[in-house]
Amino acid sequence: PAAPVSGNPFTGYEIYLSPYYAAEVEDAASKISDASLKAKALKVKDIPTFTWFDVIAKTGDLGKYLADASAKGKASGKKYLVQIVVYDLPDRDCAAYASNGEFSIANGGEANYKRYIDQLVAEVKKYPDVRVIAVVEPDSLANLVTNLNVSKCSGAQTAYKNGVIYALQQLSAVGVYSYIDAGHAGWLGWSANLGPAATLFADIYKSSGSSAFVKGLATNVANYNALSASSPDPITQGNSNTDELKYINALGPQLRSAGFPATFIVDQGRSGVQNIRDQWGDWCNVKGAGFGQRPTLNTGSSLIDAIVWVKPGGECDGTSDSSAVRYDTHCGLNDAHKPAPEAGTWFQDYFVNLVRNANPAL
Ligand SMILES: O=[N+]([O-])c1ccc(O[C@@H]2O[C@H](CO)[C@@H](O[C@@H]3O[C@H](CO)[C@@H](O[C@@H]4O[C@H](CO)[C@@H](O)[C@H](O)[C@H]4O)[C@H](O)[C@H]3O)[C@H](O)[C@H]2O)cc1
Ligand SMILES: [Mg+2]
Repeated sequence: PAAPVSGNPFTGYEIYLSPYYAAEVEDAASKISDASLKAKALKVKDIPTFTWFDVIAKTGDLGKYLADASAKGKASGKKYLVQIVVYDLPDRDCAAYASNGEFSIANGGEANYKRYIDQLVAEVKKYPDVRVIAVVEPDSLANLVTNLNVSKCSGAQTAYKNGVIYALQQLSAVGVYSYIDAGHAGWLGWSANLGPAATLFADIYKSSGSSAFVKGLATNVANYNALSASSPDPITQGNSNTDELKYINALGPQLRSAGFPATFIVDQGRSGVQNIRDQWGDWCNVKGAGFGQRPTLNTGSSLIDAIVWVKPGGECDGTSDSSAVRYDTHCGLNDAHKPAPEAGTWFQDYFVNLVRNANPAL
């Protein structure tokens, strides 16, 4: 593939709109009777989000999106990029229950994961004219920083590290630009966690070959933090990194001095409203959230390549049905919107509220 760009991989590219999410939004809007709310909802169709490849069965869809983006590029003379989330590690979401995945380490999960990566890579190879940007394995390495006391996480440590390294190597070999997931300010931003996080991310970067296609880290994926808060949310008490910009400004230099010249992308898809959580560890379907800052390259920071929407607003974080196999108590908390369907499935009432509470307004 072409040599990696040294600068911002988003520059000069049109971001492909996921037909999967557009269809979800179209269907959601059709169920909204209030005319002005419906009109606002339909605007979300035109906002680029990341497409989550959360099961191996979806890897074929990547080829469809790339073919479509390639055709649009040829027809328009524009260069297109497709935004994906790689999200299928064995024993996935090891410290929680809501997003447990299809592969288990005990049942050949590490080999299955390699097959999953190989299938994504095979699709990318077919369309060298389309740029691909990947967020790699939300929550995985962050769990290795703070949750090795959870037996499922300590048991998954080797599989997570080897899996992420394999993913980075294979994706870089076909020219995919990767941003490794780095949790958020309320997870790894605490002073006790920051150093160990920087060490782990730098180690993984170097172990995977320090490819220039591995651009850096993605923060606040599927979370609600402000990029830059006008005043600290009370839940941040005790953590000087009260927003994502502070977290990034603290983490970036530590990574650079550890040999990882990382830049960042920041999820703002559900960050429009602050002061909505009882505590910072509350992550599931938080009530009162709104669509946040629109995706842009005008980030205000030389460390931040792009503000992005990674978690597609409206797709659920986890079921509130306490009898469900994947029920996580965080989805039953006072600040969690209930009743909620299974993780990844459409949560209509939540989507309508994201539209209502959008800041900036839709
Ligand atoms: O006062 N002090 O000095 C002090 C010092 C340290 C303290 O400890 C810190 O407390 C933090 C919470 O405040 C913890 O952060 C939470 O960790 C959870 C995982 O364990 C994350 O959950 C994930 O969230 C993802 C979406 O983001 C979901 O996709 C995923 O399914 C889900 O599992 C929460 O976001 C994240 O906010 C830290 O671990 C913990 O170390 C606390 C106080
Ligand atoms: Mg999740």
